[in-house]
Amino acid sequence: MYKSMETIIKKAEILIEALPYIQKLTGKTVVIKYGGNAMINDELKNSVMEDITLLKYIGVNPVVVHGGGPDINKALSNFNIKSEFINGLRVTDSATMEVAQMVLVGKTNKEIVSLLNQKGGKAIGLCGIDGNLIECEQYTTLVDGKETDLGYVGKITNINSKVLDIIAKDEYIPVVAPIGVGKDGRSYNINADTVAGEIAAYLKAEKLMLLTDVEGVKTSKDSKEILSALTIDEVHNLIEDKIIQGGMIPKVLGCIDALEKGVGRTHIIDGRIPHCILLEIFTYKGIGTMIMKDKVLYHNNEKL
Ligand SMILES: Nc1ncnc2c1ncn2[C@@H]1O[C@H](COP(=O)(O)OP(=O)(O)O)[C@@H](O)[C@H]1O
Ligand SMILES: CC(=O)N[C@@H](CCC(=O)OP(=O)(O)O)C(=O)O
Repeated sequence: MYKSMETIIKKAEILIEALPYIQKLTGKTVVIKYGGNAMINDELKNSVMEDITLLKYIGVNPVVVHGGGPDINKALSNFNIKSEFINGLRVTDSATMEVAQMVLVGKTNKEIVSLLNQKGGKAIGLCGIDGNLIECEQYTTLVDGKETDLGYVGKITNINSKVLDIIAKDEYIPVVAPIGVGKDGRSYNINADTVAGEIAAYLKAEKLMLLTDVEGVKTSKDSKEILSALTIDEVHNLIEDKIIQGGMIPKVLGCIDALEKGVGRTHIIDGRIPHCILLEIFTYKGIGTMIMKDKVLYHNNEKL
């Protein structure tokens, strides 16, 4: 009897702590990027899908953007195609593009849609070609001081977000694969963090959450110390000092892009923690790294 009272009180405490956050997010859009490295096993995948479905039930509008890098690597190796990355972005020739689209749109997207539907959600899978959702041109970057393209890697020029907005505000959960479409109708491969940041910006989302396979941004790639709050300037310094590297670069840049275009809060969280989405949103301290425009609110313990 005493034990069950204790459990009830604990649950009530959790609910009371969560209430202001539930109120703040009702009717608002939250963009959740589910990274390939966080899709570790069925149990964790199920817990992510449960969190997303629960958000929908309580009146939040989740929009899911997924990755699938490890699945693409596996498929490429089956075709004897080597994977090569520059600054966290996959060098994408036409054969690689074909495999990436096949995996992201045909496999990963449909798996997530089906899992959400099993949890009671009504998910709709899309990629950037559908309704010209993600328009792009060829991406170029400086390599050894020379402007270089990475093949069919796209730079987003526009998001036709109307379709997402309509779906997300209705009873459905949009699930987006990170493939863009060029003016010539060709497909382009785009990093999923970048897509999530831009979609959050175009939808004027309240929150952007990037789920990955580390606890957050750390003081070095191999350290255990997480930086729980970072400003835009601090992130730029960490990139310059090579503390933020590889796959973490498009994540933090996606967050900065979203913040600069009006998204309220951005978070990089550990997708290996069961119910990481609910833990971040509905607890006072949250988890992972929050990137924000300035630190004032955080120091006032004002997570909202
Ligand atoms: N400062 C840093 N803090 C944490 N992780 C970092 C840092 N710098 C680089 N990384 C790397 O970034 C990786 C996350 O990016 P990535 O592998 O592309 O994940 P995802 O598949 O979830 O998009 C981490 O596993 C880690 O190896
Ligand atoms: C250009 C580029 O790098 N595209 C990524 C798209 C998938 C992705 O971003 O997946 P994760 O989030 O799991 O890393 C790729 O080909 O791997």
